[in-house]
Amino acid sequence: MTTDLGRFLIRLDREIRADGDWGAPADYIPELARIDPAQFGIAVALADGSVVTAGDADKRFSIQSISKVFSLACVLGRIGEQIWTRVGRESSGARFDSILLLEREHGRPRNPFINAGALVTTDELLTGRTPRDTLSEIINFLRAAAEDDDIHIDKTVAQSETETGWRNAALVNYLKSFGNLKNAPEETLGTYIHHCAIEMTCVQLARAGRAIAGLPGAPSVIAPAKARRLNALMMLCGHYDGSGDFAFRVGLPGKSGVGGGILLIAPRRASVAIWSPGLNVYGNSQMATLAAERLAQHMGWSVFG
Ligand SMILES: NC(=O)CC[C@H](N)C(=O)O
Repeated sequence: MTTDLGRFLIRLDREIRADGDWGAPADYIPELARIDPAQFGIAVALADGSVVTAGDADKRFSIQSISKVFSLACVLGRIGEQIWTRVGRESSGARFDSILLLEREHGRPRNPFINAGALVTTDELLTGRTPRDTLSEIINFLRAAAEDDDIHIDKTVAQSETETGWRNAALVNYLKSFGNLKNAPEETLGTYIHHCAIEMTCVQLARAGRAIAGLPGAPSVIAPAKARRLNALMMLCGHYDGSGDFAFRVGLPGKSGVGGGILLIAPRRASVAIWSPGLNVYGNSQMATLAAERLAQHMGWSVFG
């Protein structure tokens, strides 16, 4: 199976590069806007412990919103179900940084993967500790999950978003005005921006997702019942207003980031990380989505049987 998959990934890498319809990198974070969109990497961590790769699988990229899965995992580990008093768990059908939605819902974000929702989970994690300790908790979770200590924050990306992240500044202040923020807006925002700026390779990210996929031998960083919840949320909310399209085309839970990464989970079978920095209209990676669709189809992986 590994050999067939290895051959398939090499073919996929070639097809994606030949296709060339890369999309455009995120333009609202200057450091990300500079990245060449014509890049592609994929890593598949399998139940037998092996990791099969192709393309730029060892190149570091900004995981951005994929970090929201791991910050939520930390919050679920810390306070469990209580988080749902502050944030919902429904698909948003709106842009990831929508202010309108937050106003309509009186400051309770629709789900933990849109920006407003992730600001709330970050705020919860920050409560009673410093931003530095909060970031250490998230990074240590990732390092333990990937069994790799070489995972860090890209300070240049964090700085770049700090200088231009006006919408998130608006959202965090808006949350405060509704009484759904425990800490100072700038502290919560700064912590959020820094965990979004964690950089990882596809290999590291695929390995970090093994516990969420419930793969045998994965480090036990999250209880299986909580991992199931993360999968449900990734399926319904992981790609913002493109979540329905992603579920329809791929049939697996996934989480995207504006750095162009996607973490894709085939429960009990594989944890997959795909990266290509050009985005589609929803702010999800254009070519990583296509690759996810082709991989799921080739392997017959779907949560729908
Ligand atoms: N969709 C994303 O990856 C967004 C994350 C980015 N840090 C932001 O807050 O805008």
